Amino acid sequence: MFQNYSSYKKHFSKLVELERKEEMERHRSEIKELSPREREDKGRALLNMNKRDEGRGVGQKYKIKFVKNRGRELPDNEISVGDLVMISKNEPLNPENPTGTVIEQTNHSITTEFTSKPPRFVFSKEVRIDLYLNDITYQRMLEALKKLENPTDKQKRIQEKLLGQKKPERNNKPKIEIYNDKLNEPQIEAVRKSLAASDIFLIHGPPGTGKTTTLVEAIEQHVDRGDSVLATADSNVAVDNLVEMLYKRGREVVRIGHPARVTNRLKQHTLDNLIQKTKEYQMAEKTRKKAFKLLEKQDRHTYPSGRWRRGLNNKAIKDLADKDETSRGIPLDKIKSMAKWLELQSQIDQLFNKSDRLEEKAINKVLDEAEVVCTTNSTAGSDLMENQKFDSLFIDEATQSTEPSCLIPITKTDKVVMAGDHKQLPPTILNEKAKQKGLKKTLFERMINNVGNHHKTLLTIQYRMNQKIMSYPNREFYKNKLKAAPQVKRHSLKDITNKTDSLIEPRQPITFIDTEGSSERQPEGSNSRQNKGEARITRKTIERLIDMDIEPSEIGVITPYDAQVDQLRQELPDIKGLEIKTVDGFQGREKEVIVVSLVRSNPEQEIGFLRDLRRLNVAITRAKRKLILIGDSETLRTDKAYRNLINYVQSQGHYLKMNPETIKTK
Ligand SMILES: Nc1ncnc2c1ncn2[C@@H]1O[C@H](COP(=O)(O)OP(=O)(O)OP(=O)(O)O)[C@@H](O)[C@H]1O
Repeated sequence: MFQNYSSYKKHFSKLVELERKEEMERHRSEIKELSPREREDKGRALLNMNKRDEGRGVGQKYKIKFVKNRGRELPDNEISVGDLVMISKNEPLNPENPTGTVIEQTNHSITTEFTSKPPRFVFSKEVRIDLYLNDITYQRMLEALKKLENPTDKQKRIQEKLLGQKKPERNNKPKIEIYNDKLNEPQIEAVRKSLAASDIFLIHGPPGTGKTTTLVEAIEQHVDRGDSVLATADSNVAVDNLVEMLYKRGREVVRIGHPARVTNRLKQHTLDNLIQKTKEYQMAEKTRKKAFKLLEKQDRHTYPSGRWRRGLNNKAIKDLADKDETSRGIPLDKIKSMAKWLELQSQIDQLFNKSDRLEEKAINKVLDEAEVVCTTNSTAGSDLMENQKFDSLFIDEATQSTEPSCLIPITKTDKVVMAGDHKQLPPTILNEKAKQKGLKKTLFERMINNVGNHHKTLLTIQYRMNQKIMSYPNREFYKNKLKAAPQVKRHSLKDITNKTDSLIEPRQPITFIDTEGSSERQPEGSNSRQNKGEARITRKTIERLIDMDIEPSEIGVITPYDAQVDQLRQELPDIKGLEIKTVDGFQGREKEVIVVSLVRSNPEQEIGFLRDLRRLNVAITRAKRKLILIGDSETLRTDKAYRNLINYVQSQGHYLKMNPETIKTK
């Protein structure tokens, strides 16, 4: 593993830097490829921005506030505080363009800080601001790596476990009363073991086994034994899901994060919303208003610029005004006016300081009263959370977060419970080298083989798939340990439609349509693949499903390749509610029917990144009642896992051949 923390830190810092550079590069190439308007529509550029204000910020850095013409609202965008942006005029790819960090953002303005004075054009009209890098998360990962270098006693304990220097520790399993009476045996076992664990616990939850349900029970039990609890995930969607489940269980939850990134329904739980109800915050607002009034008043007095103060310091100005005297030829009324300006300034400073303190109090009050604080891993590293510490941390979808991302919340605690499934897709890593050197291997995956049985539980009962859909992934990925819950074991399309169809065979949970005479192609300038014949067969299949009265919103079309997503969307343009996505886009979701277009079909029998079987696992475990696979068995059979899959459908399911040239679609 790692010799010491210093080598651990060096290893991961390097990988984070590689990934950071790659993201920057990708932004550059997107700027090259998209028109300015297209990039603005994607939320990664702001066009026609004008300087509104300028000044100096912390450390005398240059600060510029930009707004749209006539103060129009900024369009929706992905740019946020902490990100690196590039400012340009007509030449967005000029290497000389200055970059700055966003330090403030409102609906109407964006304020950026530059370490050196930016070129003149930045101060002119109609400049363009491009997101250059979502930098803040990388910075927080690097900070977390640094923090653990000088750990507190508590952090030291978890650090040793991360390095594999010491085995995880535990107490006896407590006797507890489980709140959610639906929980099954392995879920209850996971909750009890998680309570006994002192530092690390892993909940391994294959598809549909109730990872989040179990994690929520574990959170509730930790809260009720008096722990302060932080719950995180990498994505906002996953955090929102936790917030919703905890709220439904009657828990006091605070969701920290930019309200724009939180689902509308859950905005009431955001910190921004909750602090507004506190007395302290209302007083802070009043105090701020007073300060703004004084700022207006101050405008009517003379600012003590060099021209008027003529070398006098603030105290000298005030002393002269008190004595009704002047000096250095400054008119007396100017002396008095400057003194007034200075007096107001000190009152204004005091008021702003007071409102800041009050706001901080309001925040601490809300956080202290919360039973569970929920944020993304990245936001756990925000300034707001700087001084917050928690007895235990729960990370959902932990196999979707890189190790440095998990470290951000880990620095705030000495116990972490993670839920995930390393047999499904890992986080997306952009940089090939970072991927190969280990950024793709999650902390969960690294730990699961190194901790003993007391520190992990496999959830074995799944509530999604008909057992025939479950059977293949069960054998291939989960050592046959999964069982289908009785309520789903035999469910099929037959239960939701009275119609029959020879292509769909509603009684059969799994179908393989073997394509004949369709082949893949690689679109020009792309690494992706598409297969027109499979798209036609998919269309035919969907038409038949709809004829059987299956709601399009209950059908998902999945394919591993982006280019095939485009092809399928062209083929099936106007079916409302039908979702067509890549495998990666469907992780964590489910539908009654899933149609998978496997795409690869070539004389070389090359299957490319289909070989990552975690992708296959995710694709085939999204279906509840019916899984329809479309592929070229000749190409796919070269790989053992696909060969087993096809053999399985041939012997246990519904297998047929189809030539896309000969089929008719509507
Ligand atoms: N013990 C149980 N009894 C009945 N239903 C359950 C049980 N546990 C979980 N479920 C149901 O199973 C479904 C999946 O649960 P949950 O979202 O917690 O799973 P997950 O493992 O996080 O899902 P995914 O595999 O999609 O990530 C939900 O509809 C949930 O209500």
